Amino acid sequence: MFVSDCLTVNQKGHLSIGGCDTVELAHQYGTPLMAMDEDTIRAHCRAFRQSIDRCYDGNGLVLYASKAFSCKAIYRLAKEESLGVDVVSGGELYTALQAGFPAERIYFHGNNKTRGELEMALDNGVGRIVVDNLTELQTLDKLAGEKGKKADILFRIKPGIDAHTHQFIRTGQIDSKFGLALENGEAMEGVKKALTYQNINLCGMHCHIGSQIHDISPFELAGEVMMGFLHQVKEQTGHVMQELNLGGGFGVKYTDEDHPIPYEDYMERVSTAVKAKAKEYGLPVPFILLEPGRSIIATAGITLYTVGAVKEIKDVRNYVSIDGGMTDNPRYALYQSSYDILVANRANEPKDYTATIAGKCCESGDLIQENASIQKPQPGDILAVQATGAYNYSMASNYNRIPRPAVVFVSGGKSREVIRRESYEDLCRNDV
Ligand SMILES: Cc1ncc(COP(=O)(O)O)c(C=O)c1O
Ligand SMILES: N[C@@H](CCCC[NH3+])C(=O)O
Repeated sequence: MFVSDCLTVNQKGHLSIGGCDTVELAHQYGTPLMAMDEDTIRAHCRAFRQSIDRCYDGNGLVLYASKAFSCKAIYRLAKEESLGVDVVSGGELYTALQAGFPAERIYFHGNNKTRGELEMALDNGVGRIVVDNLTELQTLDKLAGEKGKKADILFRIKPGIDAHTHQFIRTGQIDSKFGLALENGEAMEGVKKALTYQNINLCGMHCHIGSQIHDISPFELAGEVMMGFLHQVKEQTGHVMQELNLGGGFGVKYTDEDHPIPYEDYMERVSTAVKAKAKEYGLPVPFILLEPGRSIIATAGITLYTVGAVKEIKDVRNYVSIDGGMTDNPRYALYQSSYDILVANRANEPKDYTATIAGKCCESGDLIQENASIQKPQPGDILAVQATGAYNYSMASNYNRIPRPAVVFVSGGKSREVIRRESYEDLCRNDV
């Protein structure tokens, strides 16, 4: 089973991505290696852009949520595809700006932006700052005043929707750390304050209910609840909000268990609900923003590892150890995530072996998958883990002083490095 059309088996029986033989990629660049199919990423960008244009009559913008995978090359690609971007830290903002991404299409998120980050956003003229809380609002008003600027903001709202996904990636419910709640009046208090602040221009509202969601209903409900809030704001303050950012969170196919929603269906249902509410409340249909991260990039990427020790513990389990692990992919350790895994140099052989894929860290929980079905591996084989484009490299660490892998983009049988492998010197660079 392949999660993406960019994956095939070539005449040598090797897994191929974007027309490149993965075994050759592993030899050329070394392992662990992340390979991402550029054409798939672009196709996802276009699918989102076209459907937002169609469903909202050109009155919307797709922001790539760059927390999923951030580097200069992806910001350049997002720029070429006429997307905006969502950044969530000074580091992501810096990288986007360094890549020449237009500041006015950058939306700056975060539940605890520092003063320095807010200054950076104001100095560079980002499109919108998505304000998370009242402390931030006050700081931003003061900072903008000192700079003689007006900050264009959206408020992050918790719409009170509990999306059915892993508890660590749910964000729309009242006990979430992100945003202002509707239920207890916090959100309305924020709006009223923002409207009195001299240096704040309140442009609209934002919500994001969670990630890896496989059901349209919570998105539809979020659209309706947010339109209801825009209506209340108008009733209570007379202010008509022009923008509504409905976040990201669209689920992707990691394994056969996942049944993602086609973007078109999502867009159709949610836009119908938003437009109906606009009509009911006598409001204009706001400018719509979406923030897909995972759905743009996850299935475009694979990670290649070299198999080391194979440890068969009779009647207990088989361990297949690889030259990476939780340092390049912490998602099993964090969310018990599932992947489809195969031996890339014997991709056409049956998967008749069961193994726990273990990383090389000093950590028993450093696994990529328990009881994975794979081809029987030998030391030196190349193991491929599918759908690792999102929240893998971006969550990578140097635990145990393991260098981060290289990342290559592939397209039409050609590859190019977009992030170099870290060296041991890189690891010591800031040591004093
Ligand atoms: C504010 C915000 N927008 C967008 C995203 C992107 O989510 P996803 O990658 O699930 O599309 C996230 C992450 O969950 C987020 O926190
Ligand atoms: N890091 C998470 C998603 C978090 C989304 C960001 N708010 C994952 O790997 O699934």
